[in-house]
Amino acid sequence: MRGLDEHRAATLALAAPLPAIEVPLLDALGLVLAVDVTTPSALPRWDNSAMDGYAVRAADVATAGADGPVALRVVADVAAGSPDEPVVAPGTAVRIMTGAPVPPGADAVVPVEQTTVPDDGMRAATTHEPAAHRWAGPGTHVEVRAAVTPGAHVRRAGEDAVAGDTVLRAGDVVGPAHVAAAASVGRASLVVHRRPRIAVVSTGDELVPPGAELRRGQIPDSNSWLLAAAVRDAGADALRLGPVPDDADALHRLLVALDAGEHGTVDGIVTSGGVSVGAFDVVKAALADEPGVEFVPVAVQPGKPQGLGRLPGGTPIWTLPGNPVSSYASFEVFVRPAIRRMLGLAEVERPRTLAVADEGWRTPPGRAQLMPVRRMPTAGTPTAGTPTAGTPTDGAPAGPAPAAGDRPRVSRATARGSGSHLVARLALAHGLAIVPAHVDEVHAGDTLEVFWT
Ligand SMILES: Nc1nc2c(c(=O)[nH]1)N[C@H]1C(S)=C(S)[C@@H](COP(=O)(O)OP(=O)(O)OC[C@H]3O[C@@H](n4cnc5c(N)ncnc54)[C@H](O)[C@@H]3O)O[C@H]1N2
Ligand code: MOO
Repeated sequence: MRGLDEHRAATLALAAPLPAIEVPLLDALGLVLAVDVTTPSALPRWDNSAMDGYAVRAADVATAGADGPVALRVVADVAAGSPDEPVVAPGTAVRIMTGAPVPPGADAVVPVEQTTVPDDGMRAATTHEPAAHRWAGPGTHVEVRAAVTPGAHVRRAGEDAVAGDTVLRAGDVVGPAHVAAAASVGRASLVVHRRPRIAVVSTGDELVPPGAELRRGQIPDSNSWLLAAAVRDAGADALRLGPVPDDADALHRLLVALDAGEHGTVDGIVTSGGVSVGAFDVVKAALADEPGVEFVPVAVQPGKPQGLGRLPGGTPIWTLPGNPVSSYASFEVFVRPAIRRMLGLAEVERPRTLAVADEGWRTPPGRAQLMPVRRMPTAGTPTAGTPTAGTPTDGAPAGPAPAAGDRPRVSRATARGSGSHLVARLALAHGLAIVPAHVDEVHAGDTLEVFWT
């Protein structure tokens, strides 16, 4: 049997970052930047006001105080968006709004709350509470009731970035803040790795769509939904097909058509079912003569029977076992990282941490175990610093080690553990614990490596 890590490496080797394309800003959300974004100009572009108030010469109001206002003649207005450049000469002020360019001559802004207009000055002098929001318009006088230092309430040009600065880096995932940064440097589009489109094909004569009436022997197809959801959750688009009956020729025709682009762009195919040793194992039969596809047992539970490779047109294919928990766990460890690589991500693994087992269980000898686990609500107890139920199963970096006392406690998500048919309760799991192949039993209090889903 092939080891878990060896098979993970083989599946990852099928994937490479997809080509870069230019897309409108919002379409880039969740995708990975393929090139850096630089700003062609300074941000802010010019000195501008951080407050609604008056642009002044700080020296003019150096003596201003609550009880000793300095009167300035208001000569103009500058609202945000105004191209005007009225000069602030000594003894004058310009009414200015937040974001408007600071006019020539001014070197500070006095917020409106620190001013009065002459006819309410008396009230302010008595109460020390200037009447906020009373404005002195052009042609009238404003009384400044606080001194300001040069630069006060002025947002300097280039404070955020100077021309040529890199504001977004290749490899970053585009989120709302990236969209904002791109827009603010004048970009209406971004160059990102194309989003993968993954076909999901479930197989089995027993399968009917969810909600359809069931006769004895039939069950709802849950895997095509599970896998399509997992594909989307990984960041790709899903083309959900199936359930396809146990007809190897028909399935082969469908896979060939997908590989040939007859269903649109398909960057990978995931199938479920029909890969074990059964008399009707349709996926194995359909791909038996494909030289680029191999079927291998992997030393992992659930998820032992696996197939992978490339179809003649180059499309990667992962054939996952049909038991739902096996499909789920196999997707997590074998397919998701490959999709994440296609997206252009450098870090393709789920976050992992150490956790403390709240209970013990036996594990299959000679096979790694992927145990659906649930985080317990209680605080943890101190533990040692390395997994006591084995070591990490591959080179993926563990998350930052939390203080031992903070380590989460986990129990099996269902009392029946990692049984590969236990789909109804799978949603109780918060993650998968990876118990290494050499461990035959987990004891309560052991530390385990868990990746959180
Ligand atoms: N003699 C042996 N039998 C089995 C072995 C073995 O080594 N020797 N391995 C077992 C293991 S482990 C697994 S995992 C399964 C994998 O079998 P297949 O991939 O061929 O899957 P199927 O036989 O098609 O289905 C298995 C199980 O899952 C249900 N299923 C399938 N597809 C769906 C779906 N889309 N939605 C919901 N449920 C689905 C199916 O009805 C079966 O119950 O083989 C073991 N047997
Ligand atoms: O490998 Mo199977 O997936 O144990 O149920």
